Amino acid sequence: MSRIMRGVRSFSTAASALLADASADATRSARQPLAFQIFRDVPELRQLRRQIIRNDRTLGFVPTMGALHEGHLALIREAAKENTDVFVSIYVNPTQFGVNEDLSSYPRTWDSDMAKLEKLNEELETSSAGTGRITAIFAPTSKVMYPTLPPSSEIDGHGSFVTITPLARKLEGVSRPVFFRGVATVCMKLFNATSPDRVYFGQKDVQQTVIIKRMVKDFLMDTEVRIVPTARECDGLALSSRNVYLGSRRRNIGLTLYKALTAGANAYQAGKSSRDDILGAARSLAECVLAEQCTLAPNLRALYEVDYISLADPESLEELDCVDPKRGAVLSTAFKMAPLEETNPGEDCGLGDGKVPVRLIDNFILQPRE
Ligand SMILES: Nc1ncnc2c1ncn2[C@@H]1O[C@H](COP(=O)(O)OP(=O)(O)OP(=O)(O)O)[C@@H](O)[C@H]1O
Ligand SMILES: CC(C)(CO)[C@@H](O)C(=O)[O-]
Ligand code: BAL
Repeated sequence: MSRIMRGVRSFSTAASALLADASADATRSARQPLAFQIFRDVPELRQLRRQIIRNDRTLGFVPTMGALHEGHLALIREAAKENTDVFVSIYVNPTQFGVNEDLSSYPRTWDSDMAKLEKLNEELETSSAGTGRITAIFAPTSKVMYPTLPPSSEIDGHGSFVTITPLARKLEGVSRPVFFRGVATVCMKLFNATSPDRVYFGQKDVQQTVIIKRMVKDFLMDTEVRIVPTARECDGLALSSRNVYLGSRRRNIGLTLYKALTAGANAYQAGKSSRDDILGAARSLAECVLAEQCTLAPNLRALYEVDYISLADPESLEELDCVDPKRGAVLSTAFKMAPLEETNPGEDCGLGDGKVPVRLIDNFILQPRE
């Protein structure tokens, strides 16, 4: 069976063998032909990778946790512009979730993910802008990704881990202490499995981009890190796989995150550079909306906790008292949207009926002035 065929191939024949160990979180169904191959293990994927090198082709790699949306597709489009082949990984990595985090409720939407990727490949096929296409999906099992020990989500758990400190301890790392150890570890493994010429990450997860760039630099890894702008809804809300849990009430109030960042960025655009001015504008907007919500009845309001609003150096993520005009800054924030206290009949409460707390993050880059 040839695994290096680039054309459309039958999902129900060849791929079914590859998917023999499909896990519950990725229930595959025999369906339409796919224009890419699906790999569950590393050796076959490497075989395809070697073929790409032999043919003087280039590889762009897009790591994801599935539940694909336009933000993910934007990364893939960018990868297809710059490479002949694009590999996309879909793996909900357990080691980046702490013991009390949302690993079990993280959305898993294999069939619709495959449909979106097929459709995107059709678009890439006909597009004049891009040269490349998705040629492989890597959807490994945890046994493949963590062959020696079952993965640990404990902060002092055993395992072979990549740690990037102090970056990993800041911002998201305060609330999610094992998060970036898990991200760096799984990305190291994914990069080792795919040997990509270029890797693509979204600006939405800004700290992740800084940590991956640092990892690639410090471990002398032979790949280029590309960052793709944040894809947003029309009103500004950053697309995120977790948004499906919000429902309309929390989604509307969740937009405060974006509005707070906009207020801070406007202060910077107006010529302010100090922490007090920039963060003051962002914080007062977030506080004002929350105060308004608190006056409403429990069946009408959506409450949140602001985990942080940060003004930090773009590379070190050290907090700044004042933006250096030569370096600019990252203005970032995380909100924890609380579960709805009371719901109304017929209300759109999102997946999980409004009971799932949702962590939202977003950021703006304040560009250098000089
Ligand atoms: N709105 C977005 N715009 C651009 N890139 C995005 C966006 N959302 C996610 N990405 C990027 O897609 C890649 C995979 O992210 P992931 O699968 O975790 O999705 P996600 O939407 O970030 O999920 P969640 O926000 O629930 O963690 C990451 O590089 C991430 O930064
Ligand atoms: C990079 C990543 C796929 C690693 O699991 C994840 O952190 C994500 O989806 O942003
Ligand atoms: N998008 C980053 C993955 C996570 O929050 O777990």
